[in-house]
Amino acid sequence: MTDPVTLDGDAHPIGEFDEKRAENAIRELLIAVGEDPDREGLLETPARVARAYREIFAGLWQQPQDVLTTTFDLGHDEMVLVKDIEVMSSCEHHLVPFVGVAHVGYIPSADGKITGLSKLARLVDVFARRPQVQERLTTQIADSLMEILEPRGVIVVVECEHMCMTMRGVRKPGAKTITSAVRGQLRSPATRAEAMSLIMAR
Ligand SMILES: Nc1nc2c(ncn2[C@@H]2O[C@H](COP(=O)(O)OP(=O)(O)OP(=O)(O)O)[C@@H](O)[C@H]2O)c(=O)[nH]1
Ligand SMILES: [Zn+2]
Repeated sequence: MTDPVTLDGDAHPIGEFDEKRAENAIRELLIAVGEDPDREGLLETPARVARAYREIFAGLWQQPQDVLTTTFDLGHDEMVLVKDIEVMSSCEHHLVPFVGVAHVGYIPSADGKITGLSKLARLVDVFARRPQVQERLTTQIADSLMEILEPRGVIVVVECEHMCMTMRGVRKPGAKTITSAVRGQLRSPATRAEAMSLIMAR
């Protein structure tokens, strides 16, 4: 199985998305929970859910370099930070959503290699649309930015609510998990503090 963290080629961890197989599995799941998959309201559900999973896990078929393409030289060598990027991901333990926001910042390379702002949000989606844990989502965003843009530093902060802690199990709605990954010059206390104050400012 290819580690989805690596940037060296194949992002497909197991194989192609198999819509028919997903459909059969959903039908089986409906039977397992005591439902009748042949009742009218559920007839189209397995196919619908399979299509939904194709979309929700589309990041498995994408590579970060597919979206972080536009690099241009603006001669800007100070921090660039995009805040409050919506995150919709799926907990790999329970396959239910975790949702919230990501804040992604970087200090461009000395030669001013930067990317379009929307590309940072696209990068978040590539990794969010996979079965995930929040820690890995955070480090994958940071490490792929470091590798592709070769910036002098990166900071990624992710704040999410996990439905596996809300709708089942411990049932603690409102609890937020905050993870961060800091690389390069953003590790220095002053720069990191500046980034964190921008992130925390509402
Ligand atoms: N570190 C981390 N843990 C997560 C994430 N998403 C879910 N979890 C946790 O994964 C753990 C799985 O624990 P298990 O004991 O194997 O499963 P469980 O019996 O369903 O656990 P409960 O949720 O406590 O009922 C739970 O504590 C979840 O809260 C994540 O993104 N990061
Ligand atoms: Zn979970």
